[in-house]
Amino acid sequence: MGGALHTRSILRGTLTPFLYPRLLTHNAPPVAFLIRRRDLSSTCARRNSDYDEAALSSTTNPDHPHHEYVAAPFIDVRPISIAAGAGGHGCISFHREKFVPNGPPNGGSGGWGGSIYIQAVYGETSLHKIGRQGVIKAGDGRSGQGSNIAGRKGDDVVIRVPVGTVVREISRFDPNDLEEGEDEHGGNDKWTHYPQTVEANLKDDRFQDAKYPAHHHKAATQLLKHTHPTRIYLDLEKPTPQPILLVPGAPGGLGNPHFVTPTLRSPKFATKGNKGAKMRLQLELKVLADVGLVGLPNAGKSSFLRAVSGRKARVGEWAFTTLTPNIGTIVLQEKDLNAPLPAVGPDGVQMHPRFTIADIPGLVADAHLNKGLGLGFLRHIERARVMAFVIDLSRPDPVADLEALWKEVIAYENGEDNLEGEGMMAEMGSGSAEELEWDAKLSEELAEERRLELEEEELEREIEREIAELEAKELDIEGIEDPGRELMGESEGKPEEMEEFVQVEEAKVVEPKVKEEELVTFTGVAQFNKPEEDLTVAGELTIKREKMSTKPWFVIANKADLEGTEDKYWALKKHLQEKSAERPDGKEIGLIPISALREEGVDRAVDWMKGMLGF
Ligand SMILES: Nc1nc2c(ncn2[C@@H]2O[C@H](COP(=O)(O)OP(=O)(O)OP(=O)(O)O)[C@@H](O)[C@H]2O)c(=O)[nH]1
Ligand SMILES: [Mg+2]
Repeated sequence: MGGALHTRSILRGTLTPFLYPRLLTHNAPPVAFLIRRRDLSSTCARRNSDYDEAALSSTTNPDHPHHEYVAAPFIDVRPISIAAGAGGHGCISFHREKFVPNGPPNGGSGGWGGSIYIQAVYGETSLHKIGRQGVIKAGDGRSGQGSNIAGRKGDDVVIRVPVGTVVREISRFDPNDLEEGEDEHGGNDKWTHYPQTVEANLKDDRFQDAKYPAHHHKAATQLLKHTHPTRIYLDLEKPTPQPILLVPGAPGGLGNPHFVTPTLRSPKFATKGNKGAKMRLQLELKVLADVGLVGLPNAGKSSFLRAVSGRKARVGEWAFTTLTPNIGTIVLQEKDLNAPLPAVGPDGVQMHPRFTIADIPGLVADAHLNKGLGLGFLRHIERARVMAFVIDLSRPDPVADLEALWKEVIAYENGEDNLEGEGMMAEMGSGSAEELEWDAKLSEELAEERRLELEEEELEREIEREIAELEAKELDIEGIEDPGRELMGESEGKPEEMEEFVQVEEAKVVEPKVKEEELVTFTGVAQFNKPEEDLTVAGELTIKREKMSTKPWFVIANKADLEGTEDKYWALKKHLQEKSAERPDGKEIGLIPISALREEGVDRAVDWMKGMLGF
């Protein structure tokens, strides 16, 4: 016989002070779970459990709070910046062979920059890995080469996030969407010239008449607008079989053969590759659970989850044992269901209906004033279909505890979850200290990246200058139609403008606490290296909010095994009956006494959940 079952049957023998017998007496007020007429010994989840007595005892030792479970840091809100790869430049080169002085142009086109995708997968459990990468940038395309060799495409990036992640776009900056006039010549900064020909080219009508291939260079911008015409809002509730495109890589420049005309057989110019679009996103991991456990620290939420699911949630005698949410899964068996099990799934596996329970860190009174761990974790309950309040009957006043918890839930619902009154935006990260710090880091990183780029460009230019000088000494460049040397990439020109991320400066909730949604407006500045070119950007963001106070809820009264808890149970019962009477439908609020420690009554709590979820 399995250890768990054995322990269980022994525990069943030692009845708790009031848990079973008194509930059946005549003068007791009607008790919620009796209405359900369940076989008290039925169990729907424990049989799957790989309950381990040794693990429990080792983790209840306060001297070793972190003995068994060293969890990965759980990060559930994460602002990130993503940047698509830049396109490589078109190459200016000419075919060269002995005795063929005027070879045709053969400069290859630059490769496309890499794109950034997102994919929700099972297996990932937190967003912390994404944060480690800081700014996520796809690879740049390589410049084209002579002999019509196209530049290599930049590497794509797929950001893998856990199922349950919500992706919100905060801002986007597409450098290729800001410019005008590119349908014509497009401005000289879009072109790259053969060494020492820039002056000649600028005077040459054939260069000035050359049409900038806007359809090609705008392709990524159009794709982005087509894919995400409005601000991205992805609710990745299910795994995504295919990665979803966030920003496409920028097009590469076209090589000089593209600009051959009847009057210009040897164009000494090509187009530059485009810069990649950038985007600022907010990733938020909402744990998807059907039932959320809400309780004060030490109420026994984790113990309950342990008792009903195989999940080895950490249990401790100290407050805030649970620092990150735990999710337990209850797999329902045929005998737990009124209906037969659904047919065998497409993969030939029998799908058992199941539901999940989220155990979150404890809430304390005034959590909305930043006490305890704050209210942030309630976002995991926000999506739960049912709220189960876990109340510790051994505390002096369980009724007051329940009311304190409700007060916090309402405070969260009203967006009062921080002292500064920043409400929702603080949660989104904008404007918070962490965000500002992050912004500073981002600017630093971008500046450093840019510095390295400039250094590299300067080096390239130096090499080109040296080569050109050498050539000029030997040959009269002016007179030679085909210098016969393959050069790639840009060779002339001033350092390019440095564009920076759009910084959100101000964001405020316009329609606070409206039923389902909140409208947030924001303004920010897209900074360039010339302050006069800074752009002010503004936009709107709709945030969906679910009302928590309208969710179905019930109460689990824990630690009923302890002496002196019975009176408090009845006081709670009475309180809930009064509350039920105030309801429009008068429906009774469930109250289930349990002992999570002894695993008594826990199956009825699960049964109650099942009923509320409609199984
Ligand atoms: N006597 C008794 N003790 C219990 C019972 N359930 C839990 N405990 C004890 O209460 C303490 C807290 O239990 P946890 O399950 O860690 O409580 P929690 O609500 O998850 O606490 P936080 O994670 O800190 O919010 C532990 O020492 C448990 O052994 C119970 O039914 N009876
Ligand atoms: Mg806990």
